[in-house]
Amino acid sequence: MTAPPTAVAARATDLKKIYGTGDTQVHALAGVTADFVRGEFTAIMGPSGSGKSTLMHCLAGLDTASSGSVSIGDTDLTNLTDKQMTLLRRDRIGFVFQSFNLVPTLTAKENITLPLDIAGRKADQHWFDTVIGRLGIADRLGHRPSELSGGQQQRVACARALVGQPEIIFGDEPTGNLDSRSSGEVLSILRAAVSEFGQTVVIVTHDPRAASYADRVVFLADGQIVQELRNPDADEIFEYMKNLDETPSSGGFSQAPKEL
Ligand SMILES: Nc1ncnc2c1ncn2[C@@H]1O[C@H](COP(=O)(O)OP(=O)(O)OP(=O)(O)O)[C@@H](O)[C@H]1O
Repeated sequence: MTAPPTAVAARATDLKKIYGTGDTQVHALAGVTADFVRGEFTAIMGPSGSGKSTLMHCLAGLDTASSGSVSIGDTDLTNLTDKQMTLLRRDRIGFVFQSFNLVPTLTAKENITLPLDIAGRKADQHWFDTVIGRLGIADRLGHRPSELSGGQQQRVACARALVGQPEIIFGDEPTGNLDSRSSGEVLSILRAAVSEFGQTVVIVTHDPRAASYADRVVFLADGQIVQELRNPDADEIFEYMKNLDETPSSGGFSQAPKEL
């Protein structure tokens, strides 16, 4: 059953994505329908090659599907021009990537406010201070990315995503390059953004522990949603992944880090 439109931050409807033609054709998404409700933290999991990144990229307007539709809030992305898509990504979506994607020549503070600066918007100072305080990076704002640890860089990337108060934040393996302590910090921040500030977060992850921070875990196999779990613990997620991995048609569960 689908939720009423106002409650939905992002929606995929019968989304299909086909790469290549003829014998080399790959059905990366084979008809995915899913709602991502406002104020919820969702993790997308599945074996390597199951379509997780493709789904997220289509949802976030970074890629277009072969058929089906995606909407962010009430906006259907299907017929947007490139320019409208760019503005939508800039103004309504926050991104946290595995590789941090910070601009090396800018300070942490400049990186955090960059999307707002480009949009000609000013950061709400109270909200900026709240985010920075919560992330514990107040004393790092003048540093460049090369002067920060991986965990600190990812916290800066989280701050960049949060400061503009986007409708939805997408994370593609946001903890894929972090040690377990920094992973825990970043996941706690995303969790708090949802629980305390009503944010909507969707991440792709291979890590059952990371997925256990989510309210809902959606499992993909062969380009289709095969299961959803609510508030699962890491053991339950691990067990389910193991079963999926042992399904002959799946491509195998890879722990390899994935670059965007
Ligand atoms: N640009 C592309 N051209 C051709 N095939 C592609 C392309 N991108 C992805 N695919 C294929 O589509 C399928 C889904 O890929 P996708 O990257 O979405 O999977 P994933 O679940 O994110 O995998 P991983 O966990 O390894 O990152 C795979 O079979 C992949 O080889």
